[in-house]
Amino acid sequence: MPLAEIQTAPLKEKRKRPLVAMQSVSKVFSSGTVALSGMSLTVENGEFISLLGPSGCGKSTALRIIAGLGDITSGTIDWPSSRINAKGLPEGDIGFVFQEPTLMPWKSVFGNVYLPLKLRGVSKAAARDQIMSALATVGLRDFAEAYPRELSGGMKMRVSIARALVTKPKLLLMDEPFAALDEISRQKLNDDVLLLWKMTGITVIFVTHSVFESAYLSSRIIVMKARPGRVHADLPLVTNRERDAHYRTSEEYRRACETVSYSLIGAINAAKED
Ligand SMILES: Nc1ncnc2c1ncn2[C@@H]1O[C@H](COP(=O)(O)OP(=O)(O)OP(=O)(O)O)[C@@H](O)[C@H]1O
Repeated sequence: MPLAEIQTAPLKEKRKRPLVAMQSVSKVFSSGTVALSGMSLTVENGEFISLLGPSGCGKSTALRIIAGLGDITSGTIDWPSSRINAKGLPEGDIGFVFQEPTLMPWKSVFGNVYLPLKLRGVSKAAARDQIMSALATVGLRDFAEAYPRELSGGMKMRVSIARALVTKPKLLLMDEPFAALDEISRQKLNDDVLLLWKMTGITVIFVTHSVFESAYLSSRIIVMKARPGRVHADLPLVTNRERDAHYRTSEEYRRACETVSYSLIGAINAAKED
């Protein structure tokens, strides 16, 4: 059954103006590599979107472009529901979580999470409540004074997420954040990110290679095709069921994984035929 047929919640009714709209975006690197061509994607406020696709299809490039970390060669990116700052980005900030936690080893957890506020000139004293609140959101309130070397891989990634959240962004971009973690830590962090999404109403765009991860987390999955990168399929996945351990073993989840998996195979085959 297509994912569209198992939609149940009227999520779209809540949404008015999109958060971000990419129209026919292309990105050609100076090396000549065409990373994206004619990529269009509209993201509504409050969505949890996964970008899924084979290696090299332009997922990270698309994410970095949305974050304002790279120019586009052609096309447009608009933020219809936001005021735009001098950098052409929406006010209210964007949080970015990379595949590696990228923590400063010489700084405590508190010091690492403080960094984005420090860069904005906020004093440590004034930032304290915001930092502790971000740490509480990822379950690390009691580890503020610890150093990265004392933390597990999953905990380091939580610090990285807290650092991305400390400025209270309306958009959280995550680039394969859990790919390097063991399966148990990954599942736990999946649940934590889902809880965070529900609690805060933040919009999330999540890059992953994993069909299973995308089908578990997302309200919509964008399957991308390579050479050049663009949208191959747009799969809404809305369910009234709690995404939890029971969901992972449910028939609904199995069907979702199957549909996404077929779509991914289609994207890979389509790229071969181009
Ligand atoms: N800075 C760069 N300069 C030149 N080419 C680049 C650069 N960054 C990425 N590319 C190329 O652009 C294409 C898309 O890369 P990108 O990293 O966005 O893909 P991806 O889908 O995120 O891949 P992966 O899943 O392996 O991380 C690839 O061919 C890559 O080699």
